[in-house]
Amino acid sequence: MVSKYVPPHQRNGTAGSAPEADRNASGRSERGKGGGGYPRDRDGSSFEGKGHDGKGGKSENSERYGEQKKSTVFQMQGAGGDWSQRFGNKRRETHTEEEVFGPAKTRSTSGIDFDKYDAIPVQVTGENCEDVKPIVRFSEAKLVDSLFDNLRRCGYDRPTPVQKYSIPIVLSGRDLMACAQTGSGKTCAFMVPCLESLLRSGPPKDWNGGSRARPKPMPCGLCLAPTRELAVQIQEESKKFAFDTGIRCCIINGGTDMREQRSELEGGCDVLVATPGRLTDMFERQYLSLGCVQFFILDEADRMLDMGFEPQVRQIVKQTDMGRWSTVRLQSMMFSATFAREVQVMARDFLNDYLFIKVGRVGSASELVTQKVVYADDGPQKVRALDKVIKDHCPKEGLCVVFVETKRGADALEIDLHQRNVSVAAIHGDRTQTEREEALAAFKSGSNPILVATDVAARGLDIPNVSLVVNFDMPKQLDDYVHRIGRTGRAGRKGTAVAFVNEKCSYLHDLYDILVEAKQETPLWFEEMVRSARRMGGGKGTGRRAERFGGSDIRSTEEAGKKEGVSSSVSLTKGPPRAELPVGRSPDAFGTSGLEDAW
Ligand SMILES: Nc1ncnc2c1ncn2[C@@H]1O[C@H](COP(=O)(O)OP(=O)(O)OP(=O)(O)O)[C@@H](O)[C@H]1O
Repeated sequence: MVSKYVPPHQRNGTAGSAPEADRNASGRSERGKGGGGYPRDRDGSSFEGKGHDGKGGKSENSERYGEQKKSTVFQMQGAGGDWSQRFGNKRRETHTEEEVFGPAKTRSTSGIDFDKYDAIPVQVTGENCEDVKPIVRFSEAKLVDSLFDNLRRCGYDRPTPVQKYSIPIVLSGRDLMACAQTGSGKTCAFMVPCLESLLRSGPPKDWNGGSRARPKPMPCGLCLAPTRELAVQIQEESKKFAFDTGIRCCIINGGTDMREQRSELEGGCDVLVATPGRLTDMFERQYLSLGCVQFFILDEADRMLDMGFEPQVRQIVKQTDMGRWSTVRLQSMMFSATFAREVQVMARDFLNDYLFIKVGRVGSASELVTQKVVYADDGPQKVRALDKVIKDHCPKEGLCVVFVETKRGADALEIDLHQRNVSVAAIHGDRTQTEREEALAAFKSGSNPILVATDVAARGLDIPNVSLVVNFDMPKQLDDYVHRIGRTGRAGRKGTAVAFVNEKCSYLHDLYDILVEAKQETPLWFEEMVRSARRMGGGKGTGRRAERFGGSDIRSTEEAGKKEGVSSSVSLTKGPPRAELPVGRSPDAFGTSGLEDAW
């Protein structure tokens, strides 16, 4: 249903912040009530015993579950066979092709300039990286027919650069950290090889170890996403790739009824997409087991680790039964468009002997996005400026996302625009999940073509018709700027991003670098503002941009530093030359400690 505008003060505003909402929406009181679904007791106890101790180390479950069950489960894994035959009866696809993929005419790839994509430089680093043989066509990956057909149904004729590398890397069994520009097809890059491996190996046999009790949901693939909306999107994409394969993709995310999600899982869950809070919650209630997980994916991994989810991710990795019963090694993957150095350091705890791929200039903006800067003082005139920018840069059928810094700011701007008769919806962390979903639906359908959003919508959301992104308030960090503007110019399409800047922006110099790198025009007033910020000691290039963005595999840098056996690295495509130094810039701003290229 498309949302109807209701001013914030008339809303009941019951939702809390995201993690709170995650908990409240389902209510802990549900615990132990029974009411259908998987019986907690199979043999007098729950499937995993009395549950996970939450303290780290070996959990009580694993001790109790012990060798007896373990041996049964070990026999299950990788037994080959047909996923759709798992429960005796053939599991039929419950949705039609059109329901899953949308009308055929909307699936065309026209507009994607693959030749331009092919020129994007890619670098692979890590042990034996020279063994990586990228695919040029999907057919080279020898995907099972059903998966291959689904790519065709999606309208994917050729793999994007990140897909060319990640598909063979994951299929070869390696862990992976992948940095690729926004909108470059990372979802397919991690989900397709994961599904392919599962399809090749077949479902775990004898799912419930011969017991007559219904088994606890035990996904073989787990993907974590930082926001509920992104999780929904990943699950929707995954369902397309897994269409008619017998593999079932489910979602558990905050703000949604936990009972419904639980019964959904109990209908069979082979690949699970989850937000970290809801997953830990449901795991602690023993609604599912992660013991069979063979693939662990962190999408927008830097966001997840950087923005406070680290303890939850650690808990999921170290303190659950993840992968414990799998006969194959747990394979882990991390994907993002930006990877700060400190996040890479943290990430190493979750990866094993991983390959690192970077596509294009990591952490830089796609050249498909035309970036503009507009000078704007904070104050009422900013809304007038926004009005003008929308009129000038948003085509008739196009959609526009306006990013603001605070939830209150989002509410205020929504009211302001509404009073100017602009059809607008807003999305932020204090809105209920229903309101968030309605706002997105109204935006996607075009009935509210302007979406005012906080950073809750900055990452991962893939809405094809977004032709304009306005940074009404500049984000605090430059990587958020990159992700925000990546909501347009996706999958080869063009878009415009307008930034409202003034002297208060703390990274003017780095912003300037981004514009120059992406071959964008920089107005004279902006160059002067950058220079004067530099003179005043503010807004200057930190020289750490590459570090913040993880412009390179930190292992290579460390090894090079030690000057002993630098980890191997291959540049597989040649990149364009570096940007010229602009007049008035000191060389060190672009020096070795500054921007790093991806090649
Ligand atoms: N090989 C392909 N051919 C055509 N379209 C593709 C291909 N791969 C992905 N796409 C499309 O490109 C769009 C962007 O993909 P996706 O959302 O996975 O990008 P992303 O890299 O994860 O972006 P972000 O960094 O913003 O999360 C989607 O609409 C997807 O359907």
